[in-house]
Amino acid sequence: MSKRRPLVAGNWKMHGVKASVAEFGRIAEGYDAGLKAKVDLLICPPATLMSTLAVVALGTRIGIGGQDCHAKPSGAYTGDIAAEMIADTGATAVILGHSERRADHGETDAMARAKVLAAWRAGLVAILCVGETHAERDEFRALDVVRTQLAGSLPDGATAANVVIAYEPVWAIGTGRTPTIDDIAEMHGVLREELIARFGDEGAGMRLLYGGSVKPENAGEILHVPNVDGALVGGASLKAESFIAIARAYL
Ligand SMILES: O=C[C@H](O)COP(=O)(O)O
Repeated sequence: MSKRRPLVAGNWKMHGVKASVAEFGRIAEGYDAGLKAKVDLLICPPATLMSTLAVVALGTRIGIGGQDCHAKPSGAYTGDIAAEMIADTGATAVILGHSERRADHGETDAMARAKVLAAWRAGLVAILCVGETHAERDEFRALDVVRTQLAGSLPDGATAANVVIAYEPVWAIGTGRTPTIDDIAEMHGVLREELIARFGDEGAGMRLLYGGSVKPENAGEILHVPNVDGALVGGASLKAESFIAIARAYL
């Protein structure tokens, strides 16, 4: 039995307005005692909803997280949000290095690394994303690309408590396509080896999430792959019914 407690995290991306608080309420309703005994839940709403949901989430045992942060604690950075501000809302985690940030905002491994340090400075758990493009997989470079991303974006000082790694193949995000179970097992096995080589027992205890078109229909299979300790869910986290159905794969 793994001592790693599973985590199912929902990334709402740029979806959600005040009315979405009701959907969060339905997620909380679905998080029954049986699920609470087996799996952690986290919702990462848009920044505009973080404070509200952090209050609504009190007593539900559902964590709230951000989707990105700036590396600096404050300053003249219009439109950006500091890790300290995320922590100030009551959130406890932040997604960093997501492929949409890397592709749309030119984020490099070095930038993701600086943001992970910022998250730790603010006392947040960093959910660090890595993953290859389709071209990189076709060229049989997926393992190397992901190893390089991990090495470049995960700082020394990572522990089982302050970091979660999310493997998200870019080509599987929002496409309905997923890698084979063997490919997921291989990648998560490689990530685990890298983490143990670098961090020893802490690396053995770090949670490794799979992300990319996770749905109720495939969760049962994916979430039971060795070294898959949960999921980072995009589209299917927007509806309580599908998000809870994914988490129920652990029952
Ligand atoms: O952060 C979440 C991922 O990008 C997965 O998104 P998706 O479940 O819509 O494919």
